[in-house]
Amino acid sequence: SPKPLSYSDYFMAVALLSAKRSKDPNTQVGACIVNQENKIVGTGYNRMPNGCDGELPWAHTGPKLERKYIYVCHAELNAIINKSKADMNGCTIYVTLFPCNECAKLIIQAGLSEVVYLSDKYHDEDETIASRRMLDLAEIPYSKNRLLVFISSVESSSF
Ligand SMILES: O=c1ccn([C@H]2C[C@H](O)[C@@H](COP(=O)(O)O)O2)c(=O)[nH]1
Ligand SMILES: [Zn+2]
Repeated sequence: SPKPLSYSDYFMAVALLSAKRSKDPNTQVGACIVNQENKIVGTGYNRMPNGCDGELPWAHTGPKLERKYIYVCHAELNAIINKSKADMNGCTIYVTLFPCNECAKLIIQAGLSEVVYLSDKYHDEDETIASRRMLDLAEIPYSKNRLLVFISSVESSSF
C-alpha cells in the first residue's frame, strides 16, 4: 500500500516545484507558506521585479550594477507578498535554501512562526550567520527537512 507523504515533505516538494519557475541560472529558490490548518497560503521563487523580467542581469560576477543581487526579489519575499490570506501569524515557511538576513527580517516582521529549509549551502556566510542570530532572538525555530527520504522512496517504487 502507498506510504503517504508527510506534510513536511509535501510542502517542501511544493517549494521545490516553485523553485523550478526561477530563471536564476545558478541558484533556484522556492518557498511555500503554510497555515496552522496545513493549507498553503503563498508560494514564491526568486525572480526579477514585475515589469523588469528580461531586462536585468542574472550574472553573479562582474560589476555590481550588472550582477543580479541588487535587483532580484528573493523567494521568501515573493511568497509573503503573494500570500492569499492577510494573517501570517502561526504560519510555517518551507524554503529550499536557508533564508538570508533580509528574508529573516521579512519572516520575523510578517509574523511567521517557523522555518523549514532544505539546503544550507551558505551556512558560513555572514548573511546566514546574521539570519540565524535574528531568528534565534525572535524565537523562530528552524529545522532541516529531510526530503531525501521521500526522493529515495520514489526512486525505488515501481512506477
Ligand atoms: O534567502 C534567499 C537567499 C537567496 N535567494 C536567491 C537570490 C539569488 O537569485 C540566489 C542566490 O544566488 P547565488 O548565485 O547562489 O549567489 O538565491 C533567495 O531567493 N532567498
Ligand atoms: Zn533572502
